[in-house]
Amino acid sequence: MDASTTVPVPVNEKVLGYAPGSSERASLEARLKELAGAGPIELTATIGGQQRPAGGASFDVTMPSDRHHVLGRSAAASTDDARAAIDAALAAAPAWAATPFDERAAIMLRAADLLAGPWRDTLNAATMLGQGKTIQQAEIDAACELIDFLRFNVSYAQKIYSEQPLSVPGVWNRVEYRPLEGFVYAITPFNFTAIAGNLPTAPALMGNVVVWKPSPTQQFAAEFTMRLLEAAGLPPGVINMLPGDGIDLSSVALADPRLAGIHFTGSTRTFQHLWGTVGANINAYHGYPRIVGETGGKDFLIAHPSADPEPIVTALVRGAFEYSGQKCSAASRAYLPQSIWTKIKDELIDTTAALPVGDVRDLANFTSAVIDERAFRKHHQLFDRIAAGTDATVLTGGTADDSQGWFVTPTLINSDNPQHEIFRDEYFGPILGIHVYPDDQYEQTLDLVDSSAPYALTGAVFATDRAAVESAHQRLRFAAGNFYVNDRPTGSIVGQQPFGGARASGTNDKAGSMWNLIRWASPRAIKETLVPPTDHRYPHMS
Ligand SMILES: NC(=O)c1ccc[n+]([C@@H]2O[C@H](COP(=O)([O-])OP(=O)(O)OC[C@H]3O[C@@H](n4cnc5c(N)ncnc54)[C@H](O)[C@@H]3O)[C@@H](O)[C@H]2O)c1
Ligand SMILES: N[C@@H](CCC=O)C(=O)O
Repeated sequence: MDASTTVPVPVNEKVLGYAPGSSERASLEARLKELAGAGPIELTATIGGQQRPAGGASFDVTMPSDRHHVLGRSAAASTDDARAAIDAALAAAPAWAATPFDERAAIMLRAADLLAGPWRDTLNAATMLGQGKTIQQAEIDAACELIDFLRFNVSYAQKIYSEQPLSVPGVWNRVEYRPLEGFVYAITPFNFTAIAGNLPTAPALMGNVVVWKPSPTQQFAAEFTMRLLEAAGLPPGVINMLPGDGIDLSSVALADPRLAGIHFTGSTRTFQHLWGTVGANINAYHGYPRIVGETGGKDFLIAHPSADPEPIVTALVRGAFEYSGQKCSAASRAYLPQSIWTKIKDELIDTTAALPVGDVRDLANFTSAVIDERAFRKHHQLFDRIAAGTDATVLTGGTADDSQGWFVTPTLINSDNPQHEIFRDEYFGPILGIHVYPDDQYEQTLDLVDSSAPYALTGAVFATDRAAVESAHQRLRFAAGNFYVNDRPTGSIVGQQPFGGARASGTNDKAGSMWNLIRWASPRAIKETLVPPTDHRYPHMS
C-alpha cells in the first residue's frame, strides 16, 4: 500500500527577474558562456542508468538564433536501443513499484530543490541556447514550471492515494493505486523543458517505469534534465532516455505487448498517428494502453466594445510574440470590434514592429528565432501565400531571414474573411491574425470564434461589461480548456490554472494535476472481511 504520510505543501517557485546588476543575471551569463563555449558535447542515450551513444543516424543540436553554432552531437535511437530501453525499464519495474511512495516522492522533491538551486542556471542556459528562449521564457519554463510540476505532483499523488472507499462494520475496504503493468512511453515536444521533464516524471512518481523520447531540438536541455534526475537519486532503468526522431523507437515500442501507456505532448498530427498505430495494434497488447496527449492550438482573444483598449495591446503582444509564438497557448487569432481597433491599431503595429528580436545571449531581446529550418520554411511559405492572395494584408512583419539564425519577424495579418487560413491553422510561430468586426456583432463573432478552428486549447475575452463576459463563458464553453478573462491566453501556472484542451487539442487530462496523475494508476479494490460467514442460507430461506 502507498504511504499516507504528509508531504510538503507546495508553493509556486518565484520567478527571478535577471535585471541588470542582479546576482542571478551574473551567474546565468557565466553559465551561458560556459555551455555555449563547451564545443559540441556528446548527447547520449540513457538506458538502465548507462549513458551510451545511440545506434541510429547522427544529428546536431544547434542554436536557433545562431544556426551554425553546434551545441551537441547525438544520434537517433535504433530498434536495438529501443529493445534495450524497454528491457531495462521492465527490469527496474518490480523494485520501483515496490518502492514506498515517500521514497519516490523524496527523489522528485530533491530534483525540484536541486533545480531551484545549483541546477537552475544550467537548465535555463541550456534551454536558452538549444531552444532559442529569452531568459524570461526559460525561467518560467525550465526553472519555475518544472520545479512546480515536481513539487505539486507529489502533493496531488498523495491526495489520490488518500482517496479511500467506505468501510462498514466487519469489512475493511481499501483501494491500492498500483502502477500500470508494463512501461509508459513518454514523447515530448521541443518547446517546453518543463513538459519534457514532467511527461516522464509524472508516471514515474506513480510507480511506473518509462521510456522517454525528447524532441531532437530539445535534446540539449533534455540531457541535463536526465542528469539532474540521476543526481536526485532516480534509480537506473526507471526513466530511460532515447534521442532522435522516434521512428525506429516507435516501430518497437508501439508494437510491444507491454506498452502500458503513452504520455505525449506535441502536434495533433503526430498524436493522431500514434493513436492510430495503437488502435491498429490493439490485439497485441496485454492491456489497453492509456493514451494521454496534449496537442495543438489556435488560441484566440476576443474583445467586446466595453473593453479597456490599453491592456489588449499588451495581451496581444505578449500572448502572440513571447517565445516567437511557439507556445501551444499562443494568441494566434484576435477578434476586435471596430471601435477598439480604431483606438489600438497604430500602437499595436508600432509596438510589434519595434520588438527587439535577436540572439538569446543578448538579454535585452524580447524574442528570438524560430526553432529550426522546417519552422522557418513553413513561415516563408505562408508569407508567399499571403502575398499571392487578395483577402489578407500584412500590417507589419511578414519577412524572414536565415543568414544568421531562423529569424521570422513578429507579424500582424489582417483579414475580413473569418474563414481565412490565418484563423484556422496552427503555424506555431510569431503570426497573429486579426479580424475586425462591427461593434453590434459581438454575439455572432463569439460563434465564429467557436467554429472557425478545430482546436480548443486556450482563449481569452476582454470586456468590462459583465453580461459580455457571461455570454463568452456560455458560447465559448467548449472552445477552450483554459479560458482567460481580461488576460492573455498564455502563461498558465501549475497549481493555479491546470492546463490542457479538448477537440483537436488533446485529451484534456490537465498536466500538473490529479487528473493527469490518475491516468498513471491502476486502482485495485480490496475487500477484507474480518470474520467470514459460516452459514450459506439467507433469511428468506427459513
Ligand atoms: N497542448 C499542450 O499542452 C502543448 C504543449 C506544448 C506543445 N504543444 C504542441 O506541440 C507542437 C509543437 O511541438 P513539436 O514541434 O515538438 O511537435 P511534434 O508533433 O513535431 O513532435 C512532438 C514529439 O513527437 C516526436 N515524434 C514525431 N513522430 C514520432 C513518431 N512516429 N514516434 C515517436 N515520436 C515521434 C517528435 O520527435 C517530438 O519528440 C505544437 O502543435 C504545439 O501546439 C502542445
Ligand atoms: N502552459 C503553457 C503552454 C505550454 C504549451 O506550449 C502556457 O500556458 O503558456
